[in-house]
Amino acid sequence: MPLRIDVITIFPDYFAPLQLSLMGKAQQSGLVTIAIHDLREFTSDRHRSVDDTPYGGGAGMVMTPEPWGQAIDAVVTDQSTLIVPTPAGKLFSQPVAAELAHSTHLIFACGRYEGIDQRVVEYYRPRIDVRELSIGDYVLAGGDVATLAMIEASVRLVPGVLGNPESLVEESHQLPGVEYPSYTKPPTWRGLDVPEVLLSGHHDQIARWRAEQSTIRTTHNRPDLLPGS
Ligand SMILES: Nc1nc2cc(Br)ccc2s1
Repeated sequence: MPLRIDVITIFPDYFAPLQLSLMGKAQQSGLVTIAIHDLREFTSDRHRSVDDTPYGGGAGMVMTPEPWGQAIDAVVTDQSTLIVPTPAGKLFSQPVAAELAHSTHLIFACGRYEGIDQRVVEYYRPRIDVRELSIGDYVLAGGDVATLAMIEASVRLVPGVLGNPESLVEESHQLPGVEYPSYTKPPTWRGLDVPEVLLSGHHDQIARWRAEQSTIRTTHNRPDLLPGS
């Protein structure tokens, strides 16, 4: 059963990259089907409006609930998971990507402006799995880029999508922390040599060096990922 993904957005063109490379191949292989829907197709006024001023005042505009209700109703089933990208959401992560990769149907609601009227989440929450997710502690101009990132991170974990599942095995055995640095040919480049141990053929020494490099890098770049932190 392929993973079905429906994306609802006011900027369908943002999702053209999903036709390329690994994501494009995943769709051609039939492992994943991705459909992009223009929210404005679900409006009913002459101006095809999707936003209005916020109750309670404040800057910016809020996306009105009805077009979202119409758009989500057009694709939802009892197997759907509705994902709402928002800076206020739980943090998306590799474990969440793995969960989404094993879903049946994902609906991404890409908000803009100050976000979507909260009643959309409130309406669907009793009916289907609803997840408000953020991709990091920074604010984008909309949920579209966050959705692209979450789709790519999840779809690559769908069994059969990655040509070489070995790389997933390595990832899953990744020590807590960040990955070691990688090198390839030439052995010397602009006077810089590849670390000798990597050319030695001593696999135990190479594994030890890589573990050390991972720890050094994690300590420097991501001490929050160190064990016991
Ligand atoms: N980090 C994130 N920023 C945003 C902004 C908007 Br507007 C909608 C969704 C997201 S997710």
